[in-house]
Amino acid sequence: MKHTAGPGAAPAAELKVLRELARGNGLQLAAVGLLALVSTGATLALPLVVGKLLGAIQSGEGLTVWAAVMVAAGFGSAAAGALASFLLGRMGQRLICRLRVRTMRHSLGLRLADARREGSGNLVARLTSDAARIKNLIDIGPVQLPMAGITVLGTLVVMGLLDWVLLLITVGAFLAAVGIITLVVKGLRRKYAAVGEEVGTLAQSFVAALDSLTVIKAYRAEDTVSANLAERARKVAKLETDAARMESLMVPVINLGQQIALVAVVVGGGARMLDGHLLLADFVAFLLYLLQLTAPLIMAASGVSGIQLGLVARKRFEDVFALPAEEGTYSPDVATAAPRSASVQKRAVASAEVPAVRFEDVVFGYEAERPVLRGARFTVPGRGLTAVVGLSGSGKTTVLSLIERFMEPDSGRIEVHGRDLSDWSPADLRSRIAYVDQASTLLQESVRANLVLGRRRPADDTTLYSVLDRVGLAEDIRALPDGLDTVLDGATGLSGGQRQRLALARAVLADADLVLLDEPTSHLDSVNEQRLRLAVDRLAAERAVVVVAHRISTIQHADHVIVMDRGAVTDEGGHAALVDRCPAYAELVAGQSLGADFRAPVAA
Ligand SMILES: Nc1ncnc2c1ncn2[C@@H]1O[C@H](COP(=O)(O)OP(=O)(O)OP(=O)(O)O)[C@@H](O)[C@H]1O
Repeated sequence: MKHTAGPGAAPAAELKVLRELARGNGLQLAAVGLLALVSTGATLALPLVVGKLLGAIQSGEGLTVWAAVMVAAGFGSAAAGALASFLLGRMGQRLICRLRVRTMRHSLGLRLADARREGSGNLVARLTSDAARIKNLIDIGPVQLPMAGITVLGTLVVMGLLDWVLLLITVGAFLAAVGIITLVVKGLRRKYAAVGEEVGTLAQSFVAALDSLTVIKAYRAEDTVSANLAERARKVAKLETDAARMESLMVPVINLGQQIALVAVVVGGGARMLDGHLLLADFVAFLLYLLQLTAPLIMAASGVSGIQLGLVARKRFEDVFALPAEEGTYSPDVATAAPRSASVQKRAVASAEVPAVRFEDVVFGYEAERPVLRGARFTVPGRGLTAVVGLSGSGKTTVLSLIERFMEPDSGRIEVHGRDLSDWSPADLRSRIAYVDQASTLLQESVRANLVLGRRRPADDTTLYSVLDRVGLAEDIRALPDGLDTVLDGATGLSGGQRQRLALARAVLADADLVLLDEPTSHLDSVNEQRLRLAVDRLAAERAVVVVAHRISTIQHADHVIVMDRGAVTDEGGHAALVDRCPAYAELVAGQSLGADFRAPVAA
């Protein structure tokens, strides 16, 4: 597959629900099976006991024993069934919890392109509607359905023992019903698969709308967006209605089968009693069994359709698990995951002599046939500040993403610290890089958690505030209700400039060999910009810093400049030299300099 970082050690995609259920619960599952058997046996015995009771009444024998057996069978069946159902429900909840944890963990380890293609809402739907359907599978699959099957079979056997002719009449009457139900179940599977996909798409669209809520409100687009979402919801409803129409056939078809069987059995049974082939007590027992047959038949039919729903959900989980996780980002068990050695031990500092990054004729496109980088070639020195400049859409952010190995180039070669990119595992590579993305993304966690993200060694408050001070944010954070422990959620936010400074502070604290900054000063006033420039200078003195820059002040300040134009690198070198020899650069800089002397480098 294209644009991938090598496949990681993802566990098997296949989801064996029963095996998962039994994992660590073998004894409990056996107990559930036993209880269900007891419950089914007692249910099966009940009509026979009633028959015996009738016989005892007819012959004038004592009723006490059979009445006691009847009560014991009735209560025993109910109690055993309830206990089995509770134990199974508890195991099911534990399995769903494991499945949710695995899905979240696997989703976070996915390659960026796969995660985006799948969509956050669609992934979230796995934890909600799909998980509920798996629960269905657990409730029905291991016990309810087999027990319903055993009850039906057992009932038929006892009915056969009572009178095989009446049994043939009963089976004949039900055959047509079973045929219709088989067709319905097949159709339902297809409908449920379509419903699963559409619910995922609906969730995805809703999450995307909520992410864009500010813009939706600013442009008073609530109604338009709601109408689009409503359209999707109606599509889901239509598919669900189609499925419900098919499902609604099941119970009436079985009831009809039972009615036909009842009439046929009453007529046939009456004739056989007159012939002397059948006793009244056996006839009554047979009729009770016939009436009792409907419930397990309905349970089996609706169980099979519930299983179809669960199997569709299982396939949707398997589809996620089949997407390979990035190498080194996936530990199957969170609790036993070892810390990554690259992050824990102090590494050898990258050499100043070796280029931090080298691109050789790199070609890359997000989609086939639409290259975004067209043979990009440049070098980032091992130390100092390198600015990447170019018009909007020329591929600057894409270059940073390729260095981070979020995607793989289609052709060409990328080296980081002298090693081919494909020789780095994504986890090791990223432990050497600090990245501030264009949106200065922060997690909905505390300021502290945002600062120490990915850092394995602890950092005390003094260290954190000194880093915040370097980016001019210490006072702002002290002023927050809980200081470093203030959670940046919907209730407490930061301004655009504060977010940028916090994201930069995180990069400073990471103590990485290579720092990638995507327009870090776009939201800053001149005082904070100057402050940030000093912080970046301190970083660049000991490592390579690559900054995607639009501001002339940042560009003039850089030790090395890479000029990009429509996916290619036009030139690279020092600012002054480029102004003299690269017309595209001179034009770019002149356009931004607003009358300043753009030839002169800016003093620190
Ligand atoms: N996730 C994506 N999927 C498809 N195309 C993309 C994606 N991200 C960027 N592109 C395309 O790649 C090209 C380069 O985008 P990139 O973000 O690298 O440009 P840039 O130079 O950083 O632009 P800007 O200065 O506006 O941030 C653009 O034409 C853009 O449409």
